[in-house]
Amino acid sequence: MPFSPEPPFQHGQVPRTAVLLCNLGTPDEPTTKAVRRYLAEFLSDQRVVEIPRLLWLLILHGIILRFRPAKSAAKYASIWTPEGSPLKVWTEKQAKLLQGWLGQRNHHVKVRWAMRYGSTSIASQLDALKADGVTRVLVVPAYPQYSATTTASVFDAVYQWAQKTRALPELRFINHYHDHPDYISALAASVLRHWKKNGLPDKLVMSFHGIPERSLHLGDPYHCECFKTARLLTEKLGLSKDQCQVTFQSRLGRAKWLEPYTEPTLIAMGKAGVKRVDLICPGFTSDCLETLEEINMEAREAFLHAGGQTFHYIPCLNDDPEWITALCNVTQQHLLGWNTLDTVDPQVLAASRTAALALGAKA
Ligand SMILES: C=CC1=C(C)c2cc3[nH]c(cc4nc(cc5[nH]c(cc1n2)c(C)c5CCC(=O)O)C(CCC(=O)O)=C4C)c(C)c3C=C
Ligand SMILES: [Fe+2]
Ligand SMILES: [Fe+2]
Repeated sequence: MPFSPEPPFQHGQVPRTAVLLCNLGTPDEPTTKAVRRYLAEFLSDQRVVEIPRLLWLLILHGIILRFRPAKSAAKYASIWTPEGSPLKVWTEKQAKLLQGWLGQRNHHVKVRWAMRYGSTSIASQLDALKADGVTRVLVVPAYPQYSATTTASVFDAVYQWAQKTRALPELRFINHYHDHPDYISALAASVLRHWKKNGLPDKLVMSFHGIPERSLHLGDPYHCECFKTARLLTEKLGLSKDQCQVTFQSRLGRAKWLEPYTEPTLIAMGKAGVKRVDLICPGFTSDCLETLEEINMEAREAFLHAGGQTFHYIPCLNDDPEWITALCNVTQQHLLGWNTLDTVDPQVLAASRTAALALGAKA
């Protein structure tokens, strides 16, 4: 498909509609200090850790933020790229591609990306969009499966910004797209590409980020959505039940999280004589610490050490064209009813901004 990074806005017009692609966030640098700052913000979010506040603050500041930042920083250093953290690099690239794809379909929208924790924050991007004359914002979480720990937390950040803002844009939110046919097709295409090159494995493991099991009992739909994604993907690939397995990774703390856990499952497979495992992380749309280090380094090592012979990690969707098409279709569905041809002349925008400032408005 012919591709231009910027949409064909006519006569330098500025679009009134924006799409904000929101991901989790990542440290600015792979250093102890930067990781501590990031973890302090992330793990203070009550959507993420739901244990009584005072007790948690004692554990967080007394134990976790003392020891974890140095350990995590070393892991981040092992996956860092010259352009920065992979999560940020991929999210930025996806936003750029989505802008071009939507532009090809004649949607004059501005696509920006933001991070829930760390930089670039959701509030700062919303401020920047408003300053650019945007009056409608579609919030697109980078998470296909809804969880209160991630998706709802992104929405919280938007609401917190909105509470402090006088002239609000129209706002829309995408909850999830775990069963969207184009997302499933993009996953299937990436698996098939891998199998075409490398042949078939004994098992396909689909590893999702875990959450505390308690969240499931309290009504978080995440667990069900992960299983639905996995079922649709295996159906699309034509796999039988014994050819695949769902697992949950990245457990933190002592509480019970969603099971089965990824690494113990891989060890059991290695011990049981499973020779080759291919592992995909369908819930992560960008490669990041949890896929590149925890899976492709640690989990690989554990499987091979337990007697497994071959471990293939299938990369995240990242900038796969099938995935950008899926993102474009999901986004387009939610833009319906908004006039995405609506633009404003930059000179008119600048004049009205000057007039508002002269009347005492905040910049
Ligand atoms: C403590 C609780 C955590 C919950 C609940 C949780 C849910 C959750 N996370 C993701 C996606 C990502 N998590 C990432 C890193 C990460 N996650 C936690 C903790 C919880 N996550 C921590 C402490 C960390 C930081 C790394 C570390 O110190 O181990 C990442 C990668 C970030 C990066 O910079 O690369 C992603 C992505 C989902 C989807 C999810 C619930 C569904
Ligand atoms: Fe996480
Ligand atoms: Fe991890």
